[in-house]
Formats: sequence, structure tokens, C-alpha cells
Amino acid sequence: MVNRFAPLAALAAIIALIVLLYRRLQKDAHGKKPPGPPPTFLVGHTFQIPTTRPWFYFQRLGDLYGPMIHLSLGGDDVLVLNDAKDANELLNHRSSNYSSRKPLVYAGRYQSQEKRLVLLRYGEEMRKQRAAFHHIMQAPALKLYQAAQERESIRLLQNVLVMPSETQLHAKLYAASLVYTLAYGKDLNKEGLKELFAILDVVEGFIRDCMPGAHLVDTFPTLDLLPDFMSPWRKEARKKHEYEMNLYGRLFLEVTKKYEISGGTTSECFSSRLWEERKNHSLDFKSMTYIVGTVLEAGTDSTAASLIWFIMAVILHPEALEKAQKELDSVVGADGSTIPGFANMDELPYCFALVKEVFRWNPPAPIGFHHLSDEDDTYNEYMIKGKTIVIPNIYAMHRNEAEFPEASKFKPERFLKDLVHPLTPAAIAEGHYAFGFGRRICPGKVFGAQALWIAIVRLIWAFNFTHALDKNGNTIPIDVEGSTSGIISKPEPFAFKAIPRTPTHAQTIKKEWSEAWIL
Ligand code: HEM
Repeated sequence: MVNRFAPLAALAAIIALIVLLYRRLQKDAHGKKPPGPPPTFLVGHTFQIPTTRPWFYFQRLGDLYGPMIHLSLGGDDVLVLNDAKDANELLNHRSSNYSSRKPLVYAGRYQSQEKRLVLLRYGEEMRKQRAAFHHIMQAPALKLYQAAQERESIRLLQNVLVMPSETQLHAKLYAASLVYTLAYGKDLNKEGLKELFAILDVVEGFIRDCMPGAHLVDTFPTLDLLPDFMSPWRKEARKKHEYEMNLYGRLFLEVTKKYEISGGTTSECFSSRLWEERKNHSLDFKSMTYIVGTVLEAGTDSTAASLIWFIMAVILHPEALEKAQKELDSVVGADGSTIPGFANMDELPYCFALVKEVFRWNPPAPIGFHHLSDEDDTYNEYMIKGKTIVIPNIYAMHRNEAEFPEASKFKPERFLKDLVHPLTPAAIAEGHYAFGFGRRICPGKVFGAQALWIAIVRLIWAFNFTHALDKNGNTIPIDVEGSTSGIISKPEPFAFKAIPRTPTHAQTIKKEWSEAWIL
């Protein structure tokens, strides 16, 4: 059996190699590229880039070669941007050319059937999906979501109070239940939790499937020419698609049925809005199903990661926590009987600056999501070929001393002087690059920013976060660079203590918790 297919496989490998060589030679014929490390013969830099925390490596390359770095990955030209000035020019000002995504055969063509927004190339389907997103994320709707965010943040406080050692899990649950409610208009009950865990499994698998090197066919797309019987990966990807359609489709269908039965008076959520507006946006059922699923996929880990970065930041910089608590006490009182809410946002500039600094200090998506250029372009005397993968190294941009002095320090003060009153959730997403760029900028940024604001402000109000101690009473150190890899980076689990500031604070949390779910 193996022998029968061996010649075909060898032929496919040779074709892939010839195509790769041809593309290399063709590209080399064009103008001057940005500098970069010397490539290895044939494979370029494919095996030079570390698979864990590549943002540190890209930053180090920046020190050696300058802010724009050219690399070659599996035959693709890659441009890494370490400086926000260049990202602003290329990805914002020239966004008509830099807003596509590299087509992924496994995760894009077969698993997502070209319906997942984050992987869509620049075109009609992407524009329609982003317009639908925009519609649901307008200011009046965002204000409505604040009620759910306040309620879920009480659940978060209660969970941290009862089981502080599981705070990583509570943060994920907080983020996930918010986007779940936004997506399907229902609270996270027992049944919902089961669905949620199934969705989180899909997300984890999907992220793995998108990583460079995850599937050979994405390094050598010509392998997609091989027939099904030689490509077991294709069957596997299609199976994943069916599973996702079943899961997301069932949840979406449930909302649309309720909508029809109630004559359009179901609870407000992304699914019901999409269904109601279907004649205007003309998205088909599969697109609608995926776009709602995307809310859960994109909105969970990013928000949860930022919450954990916040806890690490205030443990390592207790002076920031103290200042924020003082500010809160001066606004809602120090006795712990009144919990702050969105209504207090404008009175809490230091807390506002602190939330911005959380996004700046360690952005949850350190290299964002790559963009792809459509046409050849010249910039700063360099030639940037069409179909170049552009990686914005947001981490390096946020560590640029010229823009953010003492960049490795967590210093909310850096944002204080530029705050404009009244403070709004939208302004939390400004002054840094955590939400990406141009026409692909995160469409959930204000929703995410206000979810972070309410959770962080209430955690500051409720708890003192400190280092954990070992059995000899010594401080257990925290490794600030010990973070996970992948699209979203969060701290590796670390030990810490979360202690209610006073017994009254704890009492108030319990009281608010018991009242939050009585509707
Ligand atoms: C709060 C933390 C969040 C951060 C830091 C964050 C960051 C990002 C970044 C860096 C990108 C890539 C942008 C680019 O390509 O330039 C992105 C894309 C995206 N985000 Fe977020 N995000 C967050 C929360 C959310 C939430 C809550 C939602 C949904 C409600 C969401 C939905 C999306 C979607 C759908 C995309 C893909 C957009 C596209 O490809 O056109 N995000 N996000």
C-alpha cells in the first residue's frame, strides 16, 4: 500500500520544492528588502524562529537589524514590524493594501469553509461580516451590555472570594460567560457550561491548527493537489467543520426559532440581531453561525489573559494597587459597603489609566494577528512584495522606550496626563496597540475594554493581591517572562494571595452576589 503511493508523494514533494525555488528566485529579482538575519539555504528562516514566545526573538532581531525585519518562512516573505510608526503607516494609512490574511488550507479552506472572520482574506465576505459586527457593537448596544458585565463581575468577585487559588479559571469563566450572553442571549447555566467547555475545546484546537508548522499543507499548499485518499488531514479538517457547524449551528438555530415564535421579541443578543437584519447584510446561514461563534473564540482568552496580567502587575507594583484603592475609597467610601460601577468611570482617572496600562504592559496578543499585503509596495526605500505576511510585534512596540519611558515598569501615571473627560470605554482602547490595526482592528475592542474595566476596578476595590509565601515564610517569586505562547499569551500559573480588604468588603460581595441573579 505504502509503496503504491510513494512515487506520487515523492512527485508532490518535488513539485512543492520546485514551486518554492521558483517563488524564491522570482522574489529575489525585486528591489531591496528590509534587513534580516542570514537565511538557511532553501528553507530560509523557517527553523530559526522559536515556536515559543517569538515576540522576544523578533524584538532582539530589531536591536540587531532595525525596526523592520525581513524573514522567509516556508517560501513566504515575512515582514516583522517592531515600531508603531511603521505599523501605523503601513497597516493604518495604507490599509487598503495590508488588510488581508494568508490563506490557510487546513484551518481556512476545509475546517472553516472560508467563513471564519479572523482568517478571511480582504474581500466581500470579510466586509459583510465586519459590518455585521460593527452594527452589534455600536455605542447604544455597548451601553446595554454593561448590565451583564456588572452582573458577571459580581460572579467573578464571589468566585475569587470563595476559591482564590482558582483565579485563572474564574477569569476565563468571567470572559466566556460575557461573550456567551452577548452571542446567544442566555445566562451561563449548567447546560450552558457544558456547551461553553465544548466551545473552548474548539477554540484551543483551532488556535493549534493555525500555528505555523501545524500542518504541512500550509507550508506547501501544493500538497492540496493530492487526492483525498492521500490526504487524511483533509477528512479530519472537514470533520472538524461538521462538528463546529453542529455546535454553533444548534445554538444559533435555537435563538432564531425563539425569535420567530416570539414575533421578534426575544432577548437582545448578537444572534437575534443578525437574524433580524439578515435581509440587509445578506449573510448566509453558515456565515451567521460562524460569525457568532467567532465572538466566543476571539473574546474569551484575550479578556481572561488581561485579567491575569493585571493581577501579576499589581503584585509586582503594589504602589499602583494602593493608589487605585485610595482613589476608589475617595469616590465610593472606604468602609467597603458600596461597590463601584460604570457610573463611577469618570471619577476614577487613576483606575482608568491603570486599565490602559494593563493592555500596554503585557498585551494579551503580543504579535496580534498577521496581515497580508495584496500588491507590491515601497516604503522607506524598501520593496515590500505583494503577498508579504506582515507581523506587528505589539509587544516590542509597547516596550519602545521613546514612546513609553521605563517601558518594562507598570506605570499607570504614563496615561494620566492625556486623559480627556468624560472618560469613555472607547478611550481605554486608545494610546496603545493591543487591539491591532487598520481595517482588521479588533471589532470587539470596546466591549472587551469595558469588560476589563469593570472587572479590574471591582477586583481592586475588593482585594489586596500579594505574593504567596512558601512554608518557610519566604516570598514565592513570580517570573514575569513566564507566559504561554500562541496567539494569546497569558502568564503561566503563579501562586499569589487575594485577601478581601475588610470583612465588610467580603460581606458586600456576598450580598451583591445573592441579589445579582434575582431578576
Ligand atoms: C479584551 C481583549 C482583546 C484584545 C486585546 C483583542 C485583540 C485583538 C487583536 C490584536 C486582533 C487582531 C487585529 C489585527 O488583525 O490587526 C483581534 C481581532 C479580533 N477580535 Fe479581538 N481582542 C480582544 C477582545 C475581543 C472581544 C471581546 C471580541 C468579541 C466580542 C473580539 C473579536 C475579535 C474578532 C472577531 C477579531 C478578528 C477581526 C478580523 O479578522 O477582521 N476581540 N483582537
